[in-house]
Amino acid sequence: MFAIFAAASSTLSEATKDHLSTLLLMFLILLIGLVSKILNDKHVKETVDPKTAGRACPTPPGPIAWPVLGNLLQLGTKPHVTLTNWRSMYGDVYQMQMGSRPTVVLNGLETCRQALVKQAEDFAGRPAFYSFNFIGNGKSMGFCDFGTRWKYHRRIAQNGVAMFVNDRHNPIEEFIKAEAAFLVQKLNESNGEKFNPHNEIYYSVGNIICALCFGKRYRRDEPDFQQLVKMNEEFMAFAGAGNPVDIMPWTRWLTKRSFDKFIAILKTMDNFCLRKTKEHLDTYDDSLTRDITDFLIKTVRDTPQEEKDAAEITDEHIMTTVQEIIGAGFDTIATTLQWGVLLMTRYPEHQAKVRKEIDAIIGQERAPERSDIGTLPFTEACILETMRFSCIFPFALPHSTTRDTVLNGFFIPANTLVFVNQWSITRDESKFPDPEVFDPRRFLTDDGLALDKAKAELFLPYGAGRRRCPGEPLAKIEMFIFFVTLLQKCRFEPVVLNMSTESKYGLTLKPKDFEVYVKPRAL
Ligand code: HEM
Repeated sequence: MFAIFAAASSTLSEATKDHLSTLLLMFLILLIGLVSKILNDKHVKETVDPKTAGRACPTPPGPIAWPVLGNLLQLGTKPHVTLTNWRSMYGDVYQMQMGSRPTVVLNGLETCRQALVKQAEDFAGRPAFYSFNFIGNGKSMGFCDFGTRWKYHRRIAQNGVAMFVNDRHNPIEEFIKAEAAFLVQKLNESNGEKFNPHNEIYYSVGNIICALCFGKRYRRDEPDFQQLVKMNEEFMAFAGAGNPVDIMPWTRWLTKRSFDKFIAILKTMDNFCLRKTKEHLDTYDDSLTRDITDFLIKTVRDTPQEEKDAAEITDEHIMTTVQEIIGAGFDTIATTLQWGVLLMTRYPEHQAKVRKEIDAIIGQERAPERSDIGTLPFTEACILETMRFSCIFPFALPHSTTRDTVLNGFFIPANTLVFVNQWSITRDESKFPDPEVFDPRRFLTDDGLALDKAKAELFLPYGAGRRRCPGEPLAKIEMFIFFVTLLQKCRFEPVVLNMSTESKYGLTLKPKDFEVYVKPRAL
C-alpha cells in the first residue's frame, strides 16, 4: 500500500498530495485503531475468567479515547495534574487509554490503600513495558512482574539494604554524617555568590549509595563518578509515565535518538557495575562483607543451585540488584533534598524556625545522628511537607493487575495497566487544605508541639503494600541527617523574589533549576 501511495503521489499536485496524505493518514489511524481494539478485546476475553463474579460489575468510567493514541495527547506536559483533574469528573477509579492500552488510574488515599494493601496481590504486578526489557538487561526486580522470582529477588534486595542500614553501629551512618559535613563545606565554597546546589547535592548523595554498594567514596572530579550521576538523572527523565514507546514499541523508530540514548545509558550503567563486580571478585574475602556487592557475591555463592532453580532466579539477576539500588536510591534522595533547599529558601519563616529548633535540641557543634530522629518535630514536619509538596513519584512505578479483580465496585481484568496517582493523594483538599501551600504545621498536633503520626500516614511517599519501597529505612536516615546538617550549618537566601516551585516532569518530579545564596551560619 505504501508503494502504491508513493508512486501515485509523484504525479499529483502538492495541494492534492497534502489532502491525500491527510486522508491516508486518517485512514491508517482508524485502521490501526480498529485492529488494536479487536486485539485488545480478544486479550480481555482471554484473560477474564468467565466464572469470575466481578464480570457482572461495570468497567470504570473515563474519558473518550482517540484510536491508536488513546488519551495520550490530552495528558499535556503535566500528566499528574491532568489525571488528578479527571478525578473530579470520573471518580477515584477511572479508565483511560494509553495508546490502545486500557489503563486504570487510582486516586485518593482510601482507594490506593484498598488496592495496594487490602487487595495487595491483585495490584502487585508490573506491566510489560517495552523499556523494562532493557533495564538491568531485563533482569531487574523493581521493573519485573509479580511472581516467585520477584518475591525471592525482592528479599535479596531488602536483606542487602537492611544489612548495612539496620544495625545501630553501622558505618553507613558515619558515612552520611561525614558526607553531609563535606556538602556544607562545598556549599560554603560558593563564597556568598549565587549558586545552584544541584550538582553538589547529587555528588554527596551519590557517594552514600556508592559507599553502600561498592564501599568506595569518590572524588567529585572522577569521570566515572560524574558519569554515574549524569546517567541517573537522564534515566529518570526518560522513564516517566506516559512514554509512548512503552505502550507502542513501534514509536521507538520515531523517537530513535532519545531511545538510543536511553539504551546507551543502561549499557554504561551495566558496564560500570560489571567493572565494580570484577574488582570485588579480585579482592573477595568470604569472611568479610564489605558492601552490597560483596553481599550479592556471597548470595550467589552460598545459594544452592536447586534453590535458585526453584525461584527461577539466575546469578545475573542477583548481581543486577546493585544497579537497582543505585538507580532507585540516589536520584530519589538527591531530588528530595534539592526540594528541601528550595522550599526552605522560598519560605524563610519556616527556615528560621527549623534553625531555632536545631540550635535548641542539638546545638551548633554536634553532628545530627539517627538517634535524633523523633526529637525535632518542626524540622521533621518540614521534611514530611517537602515530600508531600514535591511528590517526587507522582505515579509511583507503574503497576498492573495480576488477576481479574473488583475495586470500588468496578471490574478490572488481569494484566491491566494501573497508575497509582500519588499526586491526587497529596493534592486532596479533604486531607490537606490549601494543598498548593507549603505548610509544615499540617503535620503537627493541634498545639504545634509534636509530630502527629496519624497525619504523616495521610500520604504514601514510599508507596504501600507488596511493592512498598525497600529503601525507606535508608532514605529516612539520609534525609534527616542531610537536611538537619544543612540547616544547622548554613543559611539559604533567595536570589529572586517568589522563587518558582514548579517541577519538571519525569519518573521523578524535579524542581526547575534554581540558585540560592548560601551563607555560613556563623555570619
Ligand atoms: C526519598 C527517597 C525515596 C522515595 C520517595 C522512594 C519511593 C519509592 C516508591 C514510591 C516506589 C514505588 C512503589 C510502587 O511501585 O508502588 C519505590 C520503589 C523502590 N524503591 Fe524507593 N524511594 C526512595 C529511596 C529509595 C532508596 C534509598 C532505595 C534503595 C536503597 C530504594 C529502592 C527502591 C526499589 C528497589 C524499589 C522497587 C521495589 C519493588 O518493585 O518491589 N528507594 N520507591
